[in-house]
Amino acid sequence: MNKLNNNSSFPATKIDISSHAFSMQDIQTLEIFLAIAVFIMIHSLRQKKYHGLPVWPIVGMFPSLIFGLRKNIHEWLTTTVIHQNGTFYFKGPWFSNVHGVVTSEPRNLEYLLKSNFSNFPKGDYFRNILKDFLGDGIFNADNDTWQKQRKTASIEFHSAKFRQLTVDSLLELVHQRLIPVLEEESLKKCEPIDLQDVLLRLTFDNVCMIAFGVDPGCLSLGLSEVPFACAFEQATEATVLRFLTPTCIWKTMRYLNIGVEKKLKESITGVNKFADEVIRTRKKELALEDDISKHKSDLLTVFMRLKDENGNPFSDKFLRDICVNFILAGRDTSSVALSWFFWLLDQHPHIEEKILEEICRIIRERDVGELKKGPVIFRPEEIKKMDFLQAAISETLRLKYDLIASHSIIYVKTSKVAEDDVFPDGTVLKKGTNIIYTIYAMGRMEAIWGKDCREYKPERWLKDGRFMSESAYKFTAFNGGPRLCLGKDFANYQMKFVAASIMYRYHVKVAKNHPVEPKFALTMYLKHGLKINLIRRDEAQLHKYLRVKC
Ligand code: HEM
Repeated sequence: MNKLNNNSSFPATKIDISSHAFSMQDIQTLEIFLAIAVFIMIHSLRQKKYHGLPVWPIVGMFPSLIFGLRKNIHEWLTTTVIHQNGTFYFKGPWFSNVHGVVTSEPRNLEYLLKSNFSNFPKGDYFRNILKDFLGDGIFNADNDTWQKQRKTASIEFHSAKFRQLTVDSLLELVHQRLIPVLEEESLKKCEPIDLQDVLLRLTFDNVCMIAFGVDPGCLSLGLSEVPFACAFEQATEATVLRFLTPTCIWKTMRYLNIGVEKKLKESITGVNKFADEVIRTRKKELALEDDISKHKSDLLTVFMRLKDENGNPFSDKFLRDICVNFILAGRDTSSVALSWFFWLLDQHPHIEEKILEEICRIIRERDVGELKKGPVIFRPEEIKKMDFLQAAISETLRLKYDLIASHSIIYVKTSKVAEDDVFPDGTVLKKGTNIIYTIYAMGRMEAIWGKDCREYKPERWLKDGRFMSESAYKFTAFNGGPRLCLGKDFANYQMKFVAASIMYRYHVKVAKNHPVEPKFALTMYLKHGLKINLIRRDEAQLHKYLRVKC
């Protein structure tokens, strides 16, 4: 040491102190780190053997979930569930409620959604998160409260009057608002527009017309902000954050009225203010009993004319909950699906070509004179005949759709076991277990869709050129059993009508280098929207398909 000190250009005392400190502290620290590393290694190796995902003390499988959330949660969940042959047990932190069986096995889904439906209610976790915003509306209700709304709404959704309302309101929105907005945007040749935003405005206005019987006017030239729509959007986004926040934390924030909970409260107040005003006005209109009010067939009017089990009219709060729930159900589902549809078409030009051929073949059945008369407006019976378009939209939903429903922290749909049970695949379910199923993963399972499951292939839905629907327990985008999406037929009609009306007039080109990734929201939005340029189809191009002489 002395020799070293003598030869060194550094002062001897300094070297002595630092090397002593190094050996004392660092060996201890190293020992601790080494012990932790060995523990982690042994622990993860042991856990992997049983569950596929490491289970840590206190936090359970949460680190793996955080890892998944940082990357692409949909793909992470898909890989995990496939690796586990369709079903696995997810264990969250001990202080949370995030535990449960994750499944993507169609037999289990059929059992849960249909065969033993009554044993799988939505449960408190999901209901508590959504209660402030959705109250006791259909999405958030179980048992009698759900059944009462479902029955009435179901009769209404299948009535001729209501169907006419949906057809008329959509026709008006597409031809008087959507096409003029797109036309204006197409003239600004270089600037791309966000098609997702435009479609969200369209479906928001449309579902408000159906639920409330009023048009908030979100989709209009200039695309200005509408306070009710903004409040609705903010309330939805703030509610979704509760899925990512431990219950005790968001409840404390709500109590103290701070942060995102304060924003949520303010936006819910905005939504309620609008709804209460509509309800007040409608009551006055109905009291007049004039011709206009007699012919109204929106959901609010229908429920206002009914009485509860005691013969009393429904309370304003109950009426508000019903409408808000329907708006949530129909606000972004179809528009987000349509946005992914146009993105997929951009990637698969031969599919766009086939759809255009089909649309023009159907129009060709009209009189030549009629075709030359004015703008083409598709009729319901023509939309019905568009099998290839229906197949391309269903294929989009299979590959690009996911939804947070019921109580869960991830893009999934869940229920809670009411009594001990066993899934058809042998998974034992203790009373109170959360059941989580992932719509996105189910669309990508080789076991369900075959080796080409990741390819966009509308043809898989066609038999002899006709569209064939799939079992609701394999294709779960619209749910199945007694809680099958009430708006399924309407949504399909809406998506086909909008897609055909746009495609007939424009080629939709996704802007160069536009980033595309999913967003963590109630429905699987495109995180950065869908920036597109519209290229007007010229007559020569259309005539190629229409084969008519000008
Ligand atoms: C692409 C479009 C759509 C998709 C993929 C879709 C999907 C779904 C799914 C998965 C559920 C089950 C949610 C749950 O139980 O937690 C559901 C329920 C529901 N949907 Fe849709 N939906 C769409 C469009 C619509 C539209 C446009 C409306 C209304 C105008 C609507 C109305 C409803 C209602 C009322 C429920 C609740 C049914 C109940 O709980 O009994 N949906 N939908």
